[in-house]
Amino acid sequence: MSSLKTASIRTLDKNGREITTVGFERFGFDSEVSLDALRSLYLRPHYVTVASKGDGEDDIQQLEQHAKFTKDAAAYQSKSIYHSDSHSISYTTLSRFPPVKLLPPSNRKRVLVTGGAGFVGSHLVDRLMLLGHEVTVLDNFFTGSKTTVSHWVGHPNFELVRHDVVEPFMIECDQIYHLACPASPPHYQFNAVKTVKTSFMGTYNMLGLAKRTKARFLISSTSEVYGDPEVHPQPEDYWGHVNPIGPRACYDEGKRVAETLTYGYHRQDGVDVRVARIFNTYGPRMNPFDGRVVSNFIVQALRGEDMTVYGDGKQTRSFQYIHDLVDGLIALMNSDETRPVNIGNSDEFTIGEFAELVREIVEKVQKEDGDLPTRRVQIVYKPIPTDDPQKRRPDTTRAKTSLGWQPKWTVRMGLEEMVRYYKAKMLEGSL
Ligand SMILES: O=c1ccn([C@@H]2O[C@H](COP(=O)(O)OP(=O)(O)O[C@H]3OC[C@@H](O)[C@H](O)[C@H]3O)[C@@H](O)[C@H]2O)c(=O)[nH]1
Repeated sequence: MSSLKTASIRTLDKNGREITTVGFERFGFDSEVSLDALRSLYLRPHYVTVASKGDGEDDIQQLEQHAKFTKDAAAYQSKSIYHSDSHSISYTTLSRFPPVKLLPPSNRKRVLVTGGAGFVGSHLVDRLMLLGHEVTVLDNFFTGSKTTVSHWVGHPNFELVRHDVVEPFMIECDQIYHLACPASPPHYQFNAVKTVKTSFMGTYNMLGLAKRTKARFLISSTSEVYGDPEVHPQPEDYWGHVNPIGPRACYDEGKRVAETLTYGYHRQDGVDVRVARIFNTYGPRMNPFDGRVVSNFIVQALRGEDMTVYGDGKQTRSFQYIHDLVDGLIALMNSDETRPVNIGNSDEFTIGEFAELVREIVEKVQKEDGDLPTRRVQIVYKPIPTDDPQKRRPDTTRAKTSLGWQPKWTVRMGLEEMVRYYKAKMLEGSL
C-alpha cells in the first residue's frame, strides 16, 4: 500500500488561499483538524472489488482509487471486499481508528449528538471525535444511516444508540447538539404529524435532559422559520412569513415552536441555550435520494439524466458547505451568544443559474477523470412545489460579530468535492 500514489486535491478558499485545515481555536475551544483527516472518512469508496482471477492489475487500480483522496490515511481505512463472482460482500473491521487528540480530562467534553447519524450530525461527530471528545450519537435511522458513523463504532470515545427522541432519554453529558429531525422537504412532508411531534417532543425531551444535567443545549433551527420572506436578506430579528397550514408548516412551525420551547426553558429554568438557524447546506453524505436540490442536480448530471428545475428557476437560495456549518455550530456552542444566530453562506444563486453551475462542475470533474460523456445533460422545468420560498439569503452580521465566524468555502470548491464523493459512491456501486 505504501507505494501507491495519492493524489491530493488543492482546495482554495474565498481569498484564494489553500484550505488544509477546518475549524479554529475560539472561546477556549479548539476545533481545528486537518482536512485530509476528515476526507479520509468520507471521500472514498467504502469497499473495493478484488478481481478473483488475473494478474492483479485490477486490484492495484482499485486500491489506488480507494486511496486517492486519503493521503497518508490508508492505514485507517476499512476495505470491505466485494466478490463479484458470488455477488457477496465481506465486511472488514478497521485495523486502527484514525488518531484522535489526547485531551486532558478537564478539556474533554461528554457530547450528545441527536441525529448524529444524519448528514450534518455525522460531520459534527467526525470533528468532535478527531478533537478527542466523548461522543454519544442518538438516531432512529429514519433519514440517518449507520454507515455515516460506522467508522467510529468500537472506539472507546464513541457510543451509538438507536433511539427516537420523541421518547425520553437519560445520560450524563456536558453539551447537547440537538439535530434530530428530517430536513429535506420530501422527507419532512412524508409524515407531517411525526415531523411536528419530533420537533416538539424531541426538543422537549432534550431540554428536560439539559435542565437535569445542566448541559449546554444547542438546537439546529432553520432558515425555514422565515418562511417565504418579505425581508431580504434575512436578519435574526425578522419574525418571518410562514403559512401555518401549508405542506411545509410541519417543519417551519415545528422549528418555530422548538425555538419557543428552548427560550421558555432558558427564561424559566435557566437552561443554557444556543439556537442555530441553518441555511441551505450541502456536502458529502447528503442522502443522494433525499430530493433536495444539490443532491438531485449532481446525481442527475452524473447519471446523464435531465436536471429538474422547479418553477421558472428564478427563486433563489444561498448554499453553504458542510465544514463551514460545523465550524459555525461549534463556535456557537462554545460562545456566550444565547440569541438565535444565522449560519449560512451569502453567495446567492437563482436555481436556474445553480443548475448550470452544477452541470459545469460535474463536466469539469468528468473531464479531469477522462470520462466526459458525449451528450450534454439537459435542464428541464417541472412544477414548483406549494409555498416554495421565492428568495433566501442569510444576513450573517451576528455570526460575524458575535462568533467571529464567516464561511470560507466557495460554492465551486464545495460542489467539486461533493461531485467526487458521489463519484466514489458510484464506483462502489452504491449509487
Ligand atoms: O430537483 C430539484 C429540487 C429542488 N428544486 C428547488 O430548489 C430550491 C431548493 O430546494 P431544497 O429542497 O434543496 O431546499 P429548500 O430551500 O426548499 O428547503 C431547505 O431549506 C433549509 C433547510 O432547513 C432544509 O434542509 C430544507 O427544508 C427550491 O426552490 C426547490 O423548488 C429544484 O428546482 N429541483
